[in-house]
Amino acid sequence: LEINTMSLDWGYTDDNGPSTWAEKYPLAAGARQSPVDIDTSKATSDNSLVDREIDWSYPSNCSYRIVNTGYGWRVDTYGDDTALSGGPLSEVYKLEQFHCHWGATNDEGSEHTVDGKSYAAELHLVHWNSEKYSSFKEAASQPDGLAVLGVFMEIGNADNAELEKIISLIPKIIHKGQDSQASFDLDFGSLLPESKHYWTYLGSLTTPPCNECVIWTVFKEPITISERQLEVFRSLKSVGEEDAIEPEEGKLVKNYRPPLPLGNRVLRECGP
Ligand SMILES: CCCCCCc1ccc(S(N)(=O)=O)cc1
Ligand SMILES: [Zn+2]
Repeated sequence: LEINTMSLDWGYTDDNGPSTWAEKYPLAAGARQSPVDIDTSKATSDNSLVDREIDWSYPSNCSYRIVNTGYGWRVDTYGDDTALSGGPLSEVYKLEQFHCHWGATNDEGSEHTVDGKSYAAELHLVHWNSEKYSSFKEAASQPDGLAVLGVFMEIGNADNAELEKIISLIPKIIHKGQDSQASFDLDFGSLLPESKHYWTYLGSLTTPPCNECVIWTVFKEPITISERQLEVFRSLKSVGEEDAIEPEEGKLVKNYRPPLPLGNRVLRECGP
């Protein structure tokens, strides 16, 4: 007897959201979870990060694949000539993918918060330690396996031109499982804020399986996105094309995990 329950294994609704994840994904109840509220009064600016700025090099023209994961959009990069180093990192990390988290309204949506303040969305650039490990999957099971850059997004009047290249593909991946191949010249530099000032701490994946394998670096300065662009994110569906549901049902209006306790972890900052 096959029960075709359309409901996702985990998600962001009341019956499968963050407060239920630990039932099926025990790591979600760990002491090194992400996101966290960044209490700026707790941030220490010791000399360990002084003039160790974060360095990245991303290709300007590359082929990408954008996919609807059922939890949002994700751009898979073929991270051959990408590199992230410096800051809190002891090795060189390669870019694996990037994606975004958002909320149903503009006063929520980011995963990390700053002194309790949420931003409208948060971009995550996910890298893995290719110096020490032989695959992303292997790295995702190691305490220093992944390095994720978090970029806050706030609502601005103008469209974000770089994001527009991604947003223009979203109508092709409205349903879970759909993907679109595109080779566009993405200037990652403009997906990142001008200031390289950041906070850093040891944390986890913010979605199941919630592995505690991430060295987090969250930039202090947000980038901007327009309301229209954010609405396009919210038009994504968490169900497949074959799941016959009402047109307005299954929309991914929010996909962020609220903050978890920092506990006795150290929060470091670089730059004012
Ligand atoms: C063993 C396979 C692990 C797949 C992990 C996929 C994943 C990557 C990044 C993030 S996030 N939101 O912390 O950047 C969440 C999940
Ligand atoms: Zn994420």
